[in-house]
Amino acid sequence: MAPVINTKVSNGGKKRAYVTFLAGNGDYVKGVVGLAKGLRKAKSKYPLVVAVLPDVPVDHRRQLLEQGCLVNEIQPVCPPDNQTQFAMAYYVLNYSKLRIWKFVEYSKMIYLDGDIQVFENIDHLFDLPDGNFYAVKDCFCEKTWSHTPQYKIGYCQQCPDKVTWPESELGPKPPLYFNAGMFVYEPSLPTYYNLLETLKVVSPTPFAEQDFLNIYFKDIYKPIPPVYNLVLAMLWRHPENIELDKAKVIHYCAAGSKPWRFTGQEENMERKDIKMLVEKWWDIYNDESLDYKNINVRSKQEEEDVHRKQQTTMSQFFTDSSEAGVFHYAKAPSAA
Ligand SMILES: O=c1ccn([C@@H]2O[C@H](COP(=O)(O)OP(=O)(O)O)[C@@H](O)[C@H]2O)c(=O)[nH]1
Ligand SMILES: OC[C@H]1O[C@H](O[C@@H]2[C@@H](O)[C@H](O)[C@@H](O)[C@H](O)[C@@H]2O)[C@H](O)[C@@H](O)[C@H]1O
Ligand SMILES: [Mn+2]
Repeated sequence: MAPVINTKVSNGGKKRAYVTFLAGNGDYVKGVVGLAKGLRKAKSKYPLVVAVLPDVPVDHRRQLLEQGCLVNEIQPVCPPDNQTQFAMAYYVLNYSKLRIWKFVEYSKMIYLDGDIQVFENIDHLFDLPDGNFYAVKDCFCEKTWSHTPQYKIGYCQQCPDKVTWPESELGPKPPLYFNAGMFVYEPSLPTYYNLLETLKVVSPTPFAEQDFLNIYFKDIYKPIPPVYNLVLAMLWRHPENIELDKAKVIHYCAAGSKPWRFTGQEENMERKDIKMLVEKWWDIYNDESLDYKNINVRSKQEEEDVHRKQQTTMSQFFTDSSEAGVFHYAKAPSAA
């Protein structure tokens, strides 16, 4: 039986919120505005906090405030000096994501990259049992992974039986690895300070903070179904693992797939499903009825309908996940 759902917006006085990260004066602000509007369309009952680096211009911060976001300025986090070739040069920026562990006015947060869109309500994830780090498994098949032994032998955790991991040559199979574009976590000052201390002694690697977070949280990482973070490459790398019409969260992380920069020229960007997903993103971004200033107070009945649906979804989530062996959770002790 799934744990009792806590539908209060706060959890014993502490609050819950979505959080994203914005750096620079470029076009990622469009991604964050789109995310804010998507969460509103999905009738999420929690706010979106945006952790902004100091280089985010006032005009971009104004846009975010006008969309009802809570803007928190953070300082950059720099990894130790290194000669690492990051998979993308700008990934060095992403270490600053670690500052979100300092947002301890919140008991639980769901981190979402700015290139993510939420098409269906996922508020029920806030009720996942505390003490774990929840995220979706990544895929090792894109060229961005060509530096790794997995890629070289064609091994991917999405299809672990396709190529057997050669333990005798390469040692133990790599632990489950998550995509750090979306995760459910609990802000904590001790964890925050320990993350920063640990970062000083861990050599940077090509996927920057994503690699680091996978090392740091490997003992409490619990995989959740791909519907909560559909990494686009899965569509052509592991279509057998995907039911696109069931995806609640789409992560526009494949090369050339950022909707606000979409040209359709890059590899796989000519696909019909990609063009449909980019169009779906623009439909929300351009929908003025979703602008914060145009939102009427939602009817009480509508609010209750959304919460009731979350209860069912959460029960179904635990049923699906335990059936799929995705993770086992300690059942809440019975009151009797
Ligand atoms: O110039 C940038 C690059 C990245 N980001 C933020 O960092 C996240 C991670 O980068 P990205 O999503 O591009 O990485 P990917 O998931 O595509 O590998 C983005 O979603 C944004 O939230 C940003 O704000 N400005
Ligand atoms: O800084 C490292 C980034 O690494 C991740 O992106 C990658 C990863 O998903 C690869 O597996 C894909 O092949 C690649 O396309 C994609 O960009 C996160 O999405 C992002 O938030 C951030 O942590
Ligand atoms: Mn991303």
